[in-house]
Amino acid sequence: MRTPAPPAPRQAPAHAPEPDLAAAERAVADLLRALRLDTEAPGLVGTPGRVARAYAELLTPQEFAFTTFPNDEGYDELVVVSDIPFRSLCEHHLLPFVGTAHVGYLPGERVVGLSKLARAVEALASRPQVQERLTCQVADLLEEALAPRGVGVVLEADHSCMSLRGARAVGARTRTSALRGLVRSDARTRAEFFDLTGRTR
Ligand SMILES: Nc1nc2c(ncn2[C@@H]2O[C@H](COP(=O)(O)OP(=O)(O)OP(=O)(O)O)[C@@H](O)[C@H]2O)c(=O)[nH]1
Ligand SMILES: [Zn+2]
Repeated sequence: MRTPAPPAPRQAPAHAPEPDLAAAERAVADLLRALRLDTEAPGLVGTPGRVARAYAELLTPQEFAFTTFPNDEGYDELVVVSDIPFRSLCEHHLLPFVGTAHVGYLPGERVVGLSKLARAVEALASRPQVQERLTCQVADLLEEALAPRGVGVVLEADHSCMSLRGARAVGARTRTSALRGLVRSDARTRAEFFDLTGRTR
């Protein structure tokens, strides 16, 4: 059964307020001093400003239109974009986790511009995250904006908070998935999704 078409196009995700770079720079300088680093040393003079701008860039999602089109061809097989590179910051340590996303859906009344799947991952990754939530949020966005018959999202990432410090589990890879609709409930569609992502599950 076909689901009703949602309004389109749609802005995603919600716009965040501008970062206060001057305040962030002062705070980074305080942090460096608290860690007993010499903020007057020649190499560190510009560092608080750079760190502030770098975190602002990593934590500011780019707005975009999640442009959808009527599925005039009645295309009813999976659409999968795999190996979308992404970077995010783990909300516990604000250290990067970096990996690839595989995003697919089974169209209903509408299809989406392919680049929007990559933009959705990028935008939702540009906030403090845990991998599980990021995976679910990408699936939620597709469900909400497209009303598809199924959605599949797989993320694979290396968490630097686990590899560069702490457990120092270098090379450990975390895989998460969010499956919805027929991609979850229909064995053939589910197997085909994992086949198209190059993963077995
Ligand atoms: N589930 C989940 N955990 C994450 C993610 N990113 C980081 N973490 C974990 O968050 C946890 C925070 O644990 P805490 O014990 O509060 O922090 P910690 O003392 O720095 O822990 P260690 O990393 O074990 O040294 C760690 O186990 C991290 O590996 C994520 O995306 N998902
Ligand atoms: Zn972490």
